[in-house]
Formats: sequence, C-alpha cells, structure tokens
Amino acid sequence: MNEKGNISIHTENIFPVIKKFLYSDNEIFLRELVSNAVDATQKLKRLASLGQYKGEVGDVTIDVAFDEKAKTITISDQGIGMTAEEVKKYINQIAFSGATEFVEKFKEAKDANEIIGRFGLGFYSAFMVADKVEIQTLSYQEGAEPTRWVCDGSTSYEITEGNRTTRGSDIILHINADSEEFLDKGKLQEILEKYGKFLPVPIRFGTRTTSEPDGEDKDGKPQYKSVEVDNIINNTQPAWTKAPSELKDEDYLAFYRELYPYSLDEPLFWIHLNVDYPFNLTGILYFPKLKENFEIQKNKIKLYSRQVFITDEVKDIVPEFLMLLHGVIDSPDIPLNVSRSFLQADSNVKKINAHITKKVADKLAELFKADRKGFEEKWPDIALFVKYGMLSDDKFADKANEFCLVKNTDNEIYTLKEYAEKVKDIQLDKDGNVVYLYTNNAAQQDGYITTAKDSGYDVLVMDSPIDSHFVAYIEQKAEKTQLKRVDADVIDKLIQKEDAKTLQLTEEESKNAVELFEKAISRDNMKVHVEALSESELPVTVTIDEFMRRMKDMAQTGGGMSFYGSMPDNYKVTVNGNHPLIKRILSGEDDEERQQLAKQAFDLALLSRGLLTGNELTNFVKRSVNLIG
Ligand SMILES: Nc1ncnc2c1ncn2[C@@H]1O[C@H](COP(=O)(O)OP(=O)(O)OP(=O)(O)O)[C@@H](O)[C@H]1O
Repeated sequence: MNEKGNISIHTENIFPVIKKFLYSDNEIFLRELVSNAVDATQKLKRLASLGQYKGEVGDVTIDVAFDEKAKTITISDQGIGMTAEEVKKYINQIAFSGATEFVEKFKEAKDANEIIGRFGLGFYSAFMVADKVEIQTLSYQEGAEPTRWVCDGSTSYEITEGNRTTRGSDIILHINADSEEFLDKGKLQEILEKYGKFLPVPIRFGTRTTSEPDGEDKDGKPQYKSVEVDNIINNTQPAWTKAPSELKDEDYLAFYRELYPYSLDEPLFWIHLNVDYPFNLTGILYFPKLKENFEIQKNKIKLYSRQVFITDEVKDIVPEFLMLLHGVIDSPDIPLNVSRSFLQADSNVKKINAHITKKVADKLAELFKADRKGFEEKWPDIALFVKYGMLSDDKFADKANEFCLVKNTDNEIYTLKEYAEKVKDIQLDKDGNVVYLYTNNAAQQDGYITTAKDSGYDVLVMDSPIDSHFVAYIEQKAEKTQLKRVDADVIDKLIQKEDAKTLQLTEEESKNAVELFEKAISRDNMKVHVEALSESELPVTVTIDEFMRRMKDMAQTGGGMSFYGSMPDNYKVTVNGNHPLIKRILSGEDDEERQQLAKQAFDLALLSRGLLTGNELTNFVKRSVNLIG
C-alpha cells in the first residue's frame, strides 16, 4: 500500500483562511482531537456490547503526550481505529468537507466572530497548530492492516503502511513555529482541564507526583513517600450524568466545588435537569447567593455536549434571567456549529429555554410550599433573580406570583396575593383603586412613612435596584392597583379618600400664597400649588411626582429611558391652605417678614426630605436663631 493523492475540495486556499480567523481560538484543536478519540472509544465499547467486537476491550485510557524536542503532540486512543479505506473516506472526504463548509459559512457571515469558536472544525482543526499531521491507525476489524496517513497542510496526502500494532489511532501533530506555546505541560494541562474535565473516557496526560503513606518511622509517626501516578484529567462520571435518586446533597455540593473550586459560598439549592423528549438535555443548575454586584456572577453556566465542554457563553440557550444561575447543561441537541442568529431561531433552543424556565419555577414553588419559613430566609438571596424572571418572562411570572414575596417597613413578609388582601379595604381610594405605598429608603423617608402609618396605612419596602421596574410590573398585573412612593405626594393626595376639602383661603389669598412662596423659594424646578389639606398635615410639603421619578429610576437601572434620565428633578411644593400657619404668614407685617416665614416653612419641608444641605442649611439655622430671638 502506497498511495499519494489529492484531496478534492471545492474551495481553494482553505488553510490560510482558517488559520487566520481561528487563530484566537486555536486551542480547540485539542478539544476536537480528544473528542474524536473519545468517540472512537465509545464506538468500540458499543460494538463490544453488541457482540460485534469479540476481542478484549481492555484499558481504553486515552493518552495525550508531547515531545518538546521533536515538536510533536500525540493523541492516542484504543478505539475502533480505521482501515485505509476508512481513512480515505472519513479523513479525506468527511473531515475536509467539514472544512469546506466552514469556509462557505464563513463567507456568508456578516461578522467573523459569529463563527469563530462556534464551528466544530473536527479533525481539520489540527492544521491550525500543525504544519504536518500524521495518523497511525489500526482498525479493530479482524485482519486489518496498520495504516499511516500524512498531510502537510496542502491539498495532497499520502497513505502508506503504518506501524501501529494494537487497535486504535495515534494522531501526531508536528507543531508549527507559531504554535510552539502548546508544547508546554502547563498549557496543555490547562486546555485539557477546560474542555475535558468531564469526558466519559479517562484521559491521561503523563504522570504526576503525589505522596503515599509509607509505614511509620522509629518514633511511630506515619511516613510518606513520593510516588508517580497517572495524571488523569477527568471525572468520567460527573454528577449530572447520574440519576437524581443516586445522589445525596453532599454529592451535589461536592460537584459544585468541582465546578467552581474558587467559589467561597455554597449554593442555596439546585435543580437536576433530566429530559429525553422532545430533546435531550441533562444538567444541574445551582442557585447561588446573589451579591449586590450580580453582573460578575453571570456567565457561570457551562455548556457541554456529550460531556465535552463547549462554552460558558450560554446567552442564547438559557433565558437571560437564568444566567444568574450556576451549573452545567449538557445537550447533544443544541446546534453549536452554526451562527448565533440561527441559534436564536432554532426551535430546539426555544424549547430548551421554555423547559428550563418551567423547571426552575416548579422547583421554587415546591420549596415555598414545603417550607415557607426556610424559603423566606432564602428570599433575600433569590428575590432579585425571581423579580428579574417575572419581568422578563410571562410564563415564569404566572408561576412566580405564588411565591414572590414582599416585605413591609415592620419586616412582615407577604405573598403578593396576601398583601393585596391586607390593604384592599384600608387603602382603597375614592375612585376604587387600591394604593400600595412603598419606600425605597426607609431612613430617608422616615417622616413620610410615619405620616402614612399614623393614617393607618402600610408601607412596603422596595429598595433593590430592580424594584423600580418591579413596582411598575405589580401595577400592570394587579387590577385597579396603583403603587406610590410614600414621599410622592402628601398622604391625603396619595390615597384620596373623599373629594377635596374646602379651601379656607380666598382665591385672592391663594394667588398671593403662590406668588409669595415662588418668590421666597426662587427655584425653577419647584412648582408651588396651594391645596386644601387637613390641618394636621404640614404647612408645606415637597414631593416629586411619582411618574417622573419612576421614569428616572428606571433610566438609571438601564430601562432604556435615557430621555428621562437626563431630565432635572422637578419638585412639587404643596402649600397647605388650611394650615393656620399659612394664614399667619400671609398676614405678616411687611413683605420682608412674609418672605422670611415662607422661606422658613419651605426649608422645614426640605429638611424633612433630606434636601436641605450646604449653604442653605447654614442660612436656615441662622434664620431660625433670629426668629427664636
Ligand atoms: N481517533 C479516531 N479514531 C477513529 N476514527 C476517527 C478518529 N478521528 C476521526 N475519525 C473519523 O474521522 C471522521 C471525521 O472526523 P471529524 O472530527 O472531522 O468530524 P466528526 O467527528 O464526524 O464531526 P465533528 O465536526 O463534530 O468533530 C470521524 O467521523 C471519524 O469517523
């Protein structure tokens, strides 16, 4: 056997294209070649179990080795091997057609990044790092002859008799000058761990030194000795491949540590995914304790395909809000070798999305039902995640309605339904709307909260960044319900019980009051109104309109309303026309005194809102001293 030939490919100059554009991701050659070795091994095992291979299966450990001097990396398996005919068919035709397809796809793609790293180039990726690739292989079939194939990266190849004496294949890469970084133990170890940590067939990469008990010394203390052992890269049976019934909590926690050796926190709970219809999907998703800065906790889910690590960019496969979870998803049905736009439209991906969402919602509902107390304790850690989910996914929201919790200023916890029930009568306004009052900063809004509670109302705490969006969400979903921040207006206006009280000022007096206060305040962003409030209300109150403020809050947390974000704050100054003090101010002796008193009443309003600072605070104190004196 001695054959030279040309590989028939339609696209010329494939190599330069691939080398150039895949350069940034060229480490995947090892993933591809090791997965091929795993596949060849699995095929052999299957044939053996079907009785079609009668020989000994024996030890099937795959070896990865490198030789710094010879500049080679070798991947050796004891799988099915290939006959010369198979090499021609599978390597010359199939492997190379994959590469041709890659180049075709690459031409169509608008953005090179769309394809880089997503296209499984298979065997062909070897040429990203090697200028010559050699195969030594012996098929498992009886009477098969060893075969050697060699190709120098041009379109011509050579097949001769090989030297392999046992079943399986060696893939020998003659590393090119640009890729010598791969001829390094640390580097190879790192890549093997990244992609192969959970492969189903043992992968050996040389040996490693470990210590072993070695009897006792003369004082009876245990002794240890250094021994060289096989350096096995992978755990061939990671937790997600086992049945949930086989696993205890410790096993799930141990697997979490295996996935994230540097994580300090333990997960709160987990979900074991196990689907075989209408698509194949297994995995374990963990709920982490969410930190304030949850962005850094994103992108922790690792995607595997038949135990081969693919990526930790699961953006299109996992719903956005679930990206906060950690763990592993393994699915052979997720198409990895296509562009992102295709992935988004892929119906399998959509189904997977929906399924994971449902599973997560069901798990939370189950936890809530089984142990409400425990769930309430975990709530601060998962609230953000649940709210995020409700905002972004209707189906999830339907289920989450049952277990989404809210807390009031007295630290009492309610479900949304329970809360609606609690306030539905007391906080009903004259138009038949139920008004929920909330605070986003209980310390700063204490004065308003006290007024609300003195009026017999309840105040919710909505103080996380997502709450500005969640407030709008509750309003949208709950019928005839409005949410108002407790400082958005005077309490009688927030929950208007009856038609306006009669104003005890004449029209003329009202006009004078507006003029007086506007002059005393002299700020463009403060609009003065005279209202008929009860005498027990403050003479002057400063509030910021609920709508405007909400839009600004949302703009701040990335709601895309940048128009509102750039608007200045506009305040409403409410002068309580029924407060005796206003009448007194209006009847002040001269304009000077009236101005002073109006300014004083206004500053008090600012003070209670935490808005009086700097120079104005100093002036206020001085004026107060004068007035007392
Ligand atoms: N180590 C090996 N032992 C036996 N056959 C192999 C080996 N490596 C490759 N092959 C054969 O060559 C074919 C082409 O390999 P290649 O990696 O290009 O594509 P693939 O594995 O079919 O698909 P993918 O693009 O997902 O890797 C394989 O399908 C297999 O039949």
